[in-house]
Amino acid sequence: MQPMNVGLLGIGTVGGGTFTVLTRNEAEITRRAGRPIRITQVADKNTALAKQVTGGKVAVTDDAFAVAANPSIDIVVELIGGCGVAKELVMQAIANGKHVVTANKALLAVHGNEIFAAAQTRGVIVAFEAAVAGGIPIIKAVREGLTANRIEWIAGIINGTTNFILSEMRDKGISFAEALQDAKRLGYAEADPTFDVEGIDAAHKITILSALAFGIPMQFDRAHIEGISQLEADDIRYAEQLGYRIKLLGMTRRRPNGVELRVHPTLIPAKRLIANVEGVMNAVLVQGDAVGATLYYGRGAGAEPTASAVIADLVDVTRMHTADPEHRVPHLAFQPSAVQDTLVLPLSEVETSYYLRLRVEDKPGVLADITRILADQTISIDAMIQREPNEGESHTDIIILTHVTVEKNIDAAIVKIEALPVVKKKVIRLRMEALG
Ligand SMILES: NC(=O)c1ccc[n+]([C@@H]2O[C@H](COP(=O)([O-])OP(=O)(O)OC[C@H]3O[C@@H](n4cnc5c(N)ncnc54)[C@H](O)[C@@H]3O)[C@@H](O)[C@H]2O)c1
Ligand SMILES: N[C@@H](CCO)C(=O)O
Ligand code: NA
Repeated sequence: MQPMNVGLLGIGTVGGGTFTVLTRNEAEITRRAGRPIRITQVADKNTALAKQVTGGKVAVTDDAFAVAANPSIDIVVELIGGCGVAKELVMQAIANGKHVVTANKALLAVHGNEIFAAAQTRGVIVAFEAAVAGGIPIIKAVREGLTANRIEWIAGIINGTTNFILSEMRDKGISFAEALQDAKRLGYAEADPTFDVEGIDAAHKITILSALAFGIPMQFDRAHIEGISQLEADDIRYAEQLGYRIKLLGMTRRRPNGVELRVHPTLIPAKRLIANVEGVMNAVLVQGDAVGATLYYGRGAGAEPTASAVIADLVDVTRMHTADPEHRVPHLAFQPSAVQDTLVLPLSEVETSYYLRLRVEDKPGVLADITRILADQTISIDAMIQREPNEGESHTDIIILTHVTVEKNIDAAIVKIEALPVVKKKVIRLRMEALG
């Protein structure tokens, strides 16, 4: 049977894993796909690496554009990363009538609207399971398994590096900087880990999930993004005492007047399954109106787990490429003509509950002043703890958990609280999600 010819662009971590798994499981994959799927050409600027990984069995070039233009290639797999040359290559491959498989969440979150429109016009498939939560088949689940549902919200631990760092901070009581060193030593964090620790990588992924869940365009530029680099070990400890874990959560929620799209450190009740996802593991929780909550757990990164998703896409394309485009699963779960340009709400309109930590002078009347300010903003208190001052200290910490309120009310209350002479530092504010 005629094989499906694949051109691989980039044979680093994920590209190498894809080559290895496709070779190792060739017979099984062929039985599923109906015909062999073969990598027939590899482009990597490091041709020595490409030759070493492929063992001289495949044509190697340093010119990725030559692969995107090669008439014998059916599917181009883009595993270079970033929004530079990768974007040009993907657009070229589409223009040349090739199907594309990519793991590049940055590219899709930022340029996805343009890329999917071009693919639609040209009648080719752009598949991207590996782009969100690596090996977890979350794209498949949201796009196909949950189509009966009106999806209400999606919450995800979708960056392994930061989840590892937070687990280390909690387990060992160490600082962010120390945990980041551990992540680097173990090879989890990138050489420049900014995209991971500042929440940008998670924001790329939740942007993609938001589009799939609600039938809206990619709106990465409107996402609210906060990472974990400012998080203090004290807050992880206080959260623990109150029965919560802090996770870097990607959150998107349908609201009557728009959608929420945000990434930030979040307190989650420790009893929730998702709160117990530790180390580099990922998990995504999807709330549908019919099915209720469904939870997806697994490896969000690494060579073979990510290759698992890349190859699943290769099999899908192999099975579907002869179908008329209108008989295929739509790229973004909704028919392109049904995508609705829905407003991403500004952060001030987000509704959630809050954790506040205040450094205050330890003297009478302080608590009364603070609770009055909260009441004036119609913020209701759910729980509160006050740390015993250490020997000789004149100040202490008060931690307040609120009921659900709107972010602008918290903003106004914090301004007033910080203006009190007894309040010694900026108020620490973290958001909370019940997820139940
Ligand atoms: N590493 C993971 O666990 C993981 C998980 C999910 C998604 N991804 C995504 O997969 C993609 C690849 O990530 P990776 O970790 O494999 O990266 P990597 O850095 O290990 O591999 C990239 C490869 O591309 C090659 N390359 C760079 N520029 C090139 C060019 N102009 N022409 C040809 N080759 C070029 C490099 O030499 C390298 O071998 C990225 O989009 C990343 O976000 C990675
Ligand atoms: N840097 C990402 C890789 C997977 O996208 C992570 O840590 O999850
Ligand atoms: Na995935």
